[in-house]
Amino acid sequence: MRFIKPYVLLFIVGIFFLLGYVYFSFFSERLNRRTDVVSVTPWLAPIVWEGTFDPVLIDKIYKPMNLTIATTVFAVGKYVRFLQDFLETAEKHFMVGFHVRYYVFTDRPHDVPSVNLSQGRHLSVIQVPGSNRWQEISARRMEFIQTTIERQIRREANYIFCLDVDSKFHARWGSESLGRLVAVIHPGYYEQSRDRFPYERRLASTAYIPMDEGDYYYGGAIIGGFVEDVYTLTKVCRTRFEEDAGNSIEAAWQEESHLNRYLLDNKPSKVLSPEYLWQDIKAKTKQVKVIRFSAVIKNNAEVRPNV
Ligand SMILES: CC(=O)N[C@H]1[C@@H](OP(=O)(O)OP(=O)(O)OC[C@H]2O[C@@H](n3ccc(=O)[nH]c3=O)[C@H](O)[C@@H]2O)O[C@H](CO)[C@H](O)[C@@H]1O
Ligand SMILES: [Mn+2]
Repeated sequence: MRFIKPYVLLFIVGIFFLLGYVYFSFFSERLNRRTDVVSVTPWLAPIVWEGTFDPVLIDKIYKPMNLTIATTVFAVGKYVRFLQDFLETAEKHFMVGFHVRYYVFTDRPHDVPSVNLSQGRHLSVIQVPGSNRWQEISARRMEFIQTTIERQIRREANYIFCLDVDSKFHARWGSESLGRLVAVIHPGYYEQSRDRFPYERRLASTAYIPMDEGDYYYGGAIIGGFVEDVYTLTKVCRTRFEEDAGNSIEAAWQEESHLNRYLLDNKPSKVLSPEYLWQDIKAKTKQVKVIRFSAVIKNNAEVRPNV
């Protein structure tokens, strides 16, 4: 028998390399590996980025559970103008295929737009007082969410998401975001070191965080999780906000500061990447492959009751 000619051998080896390459690139796609971002916290909670989960597989796990997701959104004063886009885009992208119950909190019930909701999705309007301070409107969300969970949400839903209204959905936000206690990394701080985080730094506030503590800077625009876990969170944050008010102190970023303090002591079981809370004003970065939910550009002086 003759030896194989070197060029034939080279050809065969080449073919093997090529097959190996195709095989690995296929499987790394299947495994949804991301090496450019950290996708787990130091306490082993997932950080949800595009490419770290299989949406079809996750839906197969959650859909048979017949879950209802409560979604609270506050539209007080001129912020009612954001409701239409918020709701219309939520119908396209938010928890599609799940039962969703929107709870719209407003002082202008007559200005709530009527938006066509898909089957299995409901909307109820809850009247709340207006205020001449946006800080109060934003912070009192904790109180109204707490009391509404007590009054009805705990009987009507399994999970809850509490969202800012001045925003739109742009891509899938689905069951991959479900967890016991869910928070989002604020898009302005995911690349910053913690000494830059705008936590409350005054000892006199119950939201105080020392310079050498803190995991992430979480955005106040999204709080999520099991209804009972979010209930405890809102109750604690509300109580501390009111305790501070009694001492004539308001945390740097109102309820967002209290949220950050709470989450330092009660670690979220799932963390959403800034894909879930972007800002239209910010250019997309390399790590953010999909923008799912983003704050619209608004003229604060025009929409808020005070500056
Ligand atoms: C992206 C993000 O993390 N945003 C947070 C940030 O500023 P933002 O600039 O996002 O605050 P904002 O003006 O959107 O107010 C927060 C929310 O309160 C409601 N609202 C506010 C004013 C008003 O007149 N009417 C009304 O309905 C509305 O649902 C709004 O989305 O800091 C706030 C606290 O200081 C909140 O923690 C926000 O969630
Ligand atoms: Mn906002």
